[in-house]
Amino acid sequence: MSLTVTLQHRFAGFDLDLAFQAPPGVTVLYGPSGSGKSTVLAAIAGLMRPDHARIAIDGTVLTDTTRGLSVPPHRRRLGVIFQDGRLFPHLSVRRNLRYGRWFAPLGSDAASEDAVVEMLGLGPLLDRAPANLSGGERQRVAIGRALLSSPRLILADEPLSALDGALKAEILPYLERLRDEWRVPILYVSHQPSEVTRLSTTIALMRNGRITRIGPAAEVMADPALAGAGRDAGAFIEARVRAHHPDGVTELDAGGLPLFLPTLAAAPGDRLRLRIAAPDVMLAAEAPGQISALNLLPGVVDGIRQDGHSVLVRLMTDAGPILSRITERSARALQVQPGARLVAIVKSFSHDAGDIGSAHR
Ligand SMILES: Nc1ncnc2c1ncn2[C@@H]1O[C@H](COP(=O)(O)OP(=O)(O)OP(=O)(O)O)[C@@H](O)[C@H]1O
Repeated sequence: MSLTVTLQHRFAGFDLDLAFQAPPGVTVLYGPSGSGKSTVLAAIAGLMRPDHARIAIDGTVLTDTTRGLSVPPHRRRLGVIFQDGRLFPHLSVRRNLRYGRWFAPLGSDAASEDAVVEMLGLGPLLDRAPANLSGGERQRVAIGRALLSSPRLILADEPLSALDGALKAEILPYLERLRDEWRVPILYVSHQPSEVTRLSTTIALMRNGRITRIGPAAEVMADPALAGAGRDAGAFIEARVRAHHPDGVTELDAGGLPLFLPTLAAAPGDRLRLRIAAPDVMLAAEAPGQISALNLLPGVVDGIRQDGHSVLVRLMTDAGPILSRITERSARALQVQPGARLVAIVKSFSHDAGDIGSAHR
């Protein structure tokens, strides 16, 4: 299932003009405040009338302004998840979930209520009122309601931004299961690098009403030209858990390279995504003999961006591309240039629960 969007719209002082195709999986719309992300979602949901647009999911056209066609929002079969859950306050959790069901076409292969309740752990909450739920529980109900409407596509507008770190970590695995087990395509608005790392299959970068780049998540995140400031710059790699050692270290395999992290709650064989913030990566001309950092990744420089006196270097390793931020002085001393062979020393992987997630299956 894939979504095709061509969209042009002009607000006073703001001009949106873009076209993209979202393949299966999670497509994250990533960009600064005011770049137009919510407007794209509103147009797809049918909540605004764009000046010119064609929006289709596979063969089903939802909007085509050249033909004056606009399917009403409640007949588009889209599941929408907002920041604040937006549950009906007067309905129990069970009735909020069943409300989603109303919009599933008769005879469709809608997800069964039992399966959704089970996946999202909603059993003990079914008779509660939304006012008596935590923020994380409310978001789980909102995800369940969206799923039960048998959506062709889920639109999620910063669904975790109102939650604190612990609640975010509670919801992220459910979104991963949605992506991996239910295989509903998801268009997801976010500006959190850790969320993007965890969830994205494809990233579409937005700026000033345009999509400036769209591509596979690992490629887009590791592009020095696009990286954000400070710890927002960072690539991710995928690795498989090899073993847990008795001295508190988990060994992973990333494209044949061994990595060692403080013990992770994952089983041998599990595939994980690890985000590596660019400031946590040092570069050396050759592998140092004795060093406390356990993770050395040799590679070849294939991208450089200079920002003032700091330099962002992309190193292609067997584990995939990673980014390192070093000083201009170090870059000169190491003669960093495209084609140079260097070794990345990863001081730490982000241990935030938010930064280590399961890889796509
Ligand atoms: N109904 C409207 N009338 C006029 N201007 C609007 C309207 N809706 C949005 N805009 C403008 O369009 C631009 C894009 O807004 P939009 O909400 O899509 O951005 P965003 O990327 O989702 O931002 P944020 O991350 O802050 O939610 C902004 O400049 C906004 O002021």
